[in-house]
Amino acid sequence: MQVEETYLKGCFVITPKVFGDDRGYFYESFNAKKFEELTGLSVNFVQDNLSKSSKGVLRGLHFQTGVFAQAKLVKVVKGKVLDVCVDLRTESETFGKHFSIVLDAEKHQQLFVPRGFAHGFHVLEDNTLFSYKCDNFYNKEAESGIIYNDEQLNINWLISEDIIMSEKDKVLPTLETYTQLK
Ligand SMILES: Cc1cn([C@H]2C[C@H](O)[C@@H](COP(=O)(O)OP(=O)(O)O[C@H]3O[C@@H](C)C(=O)[C@@H](O)[C@H]3O)O2)c(=O)[nH]c1=O
Repeated sequence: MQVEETYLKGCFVITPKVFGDDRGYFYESFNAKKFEELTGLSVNFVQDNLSKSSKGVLRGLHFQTGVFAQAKLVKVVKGKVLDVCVDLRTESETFGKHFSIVLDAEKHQQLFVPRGFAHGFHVLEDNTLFSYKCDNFYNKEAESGIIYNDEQLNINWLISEDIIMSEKDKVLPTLETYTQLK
């Protein structure tokens, strides 16, 4: 398992060691001890989520507020996405900056998104299965988000055709509006 910190402090790309043989492959998709050793973080994951999406689906940018904030360890089990996280930690030097990475079921890479970030992904292949661990439970009242195409964030989502979004995600505020309303 290899862990690399991105330019956003506390946000890591994790590449597992994959053992291939004539049956297929095996890898540890999460190991608390190694995760702690390599990131220096002690995270208590309490909820696992799995979503299936068609090509062109865009989910995000989401986060939960206050004490309901969630760190997420995300990966693709089948298919491919462009995964994006945005630093919303007001005290951070990289506030408003984002990191993006293509995650797929071939390389098996994972992204650790710390608390205080917004997260989203654009699905690049049909029938993509996206799996993630969270260190805090889902709380409907604490759900919040930023609109994916906020000009200030300037994210290249690798969009080449029509995207499919939830009605909820289409009306999310910009970062500026969100910050003013807070
Ligand atoms: C996220 C979530 C949703 N739900 C329910 C609420 C709703 O009826 C249904 C679908 O929810 P959503 O439309 O919010 O699902 P989705 O748009 O996939 O939301 C997810 O997006 C990605 C980008 C994230 O980072 C996640 O944390 C989460 O916010 O599932 C739960 O029961 N538990 C959960 O943890």
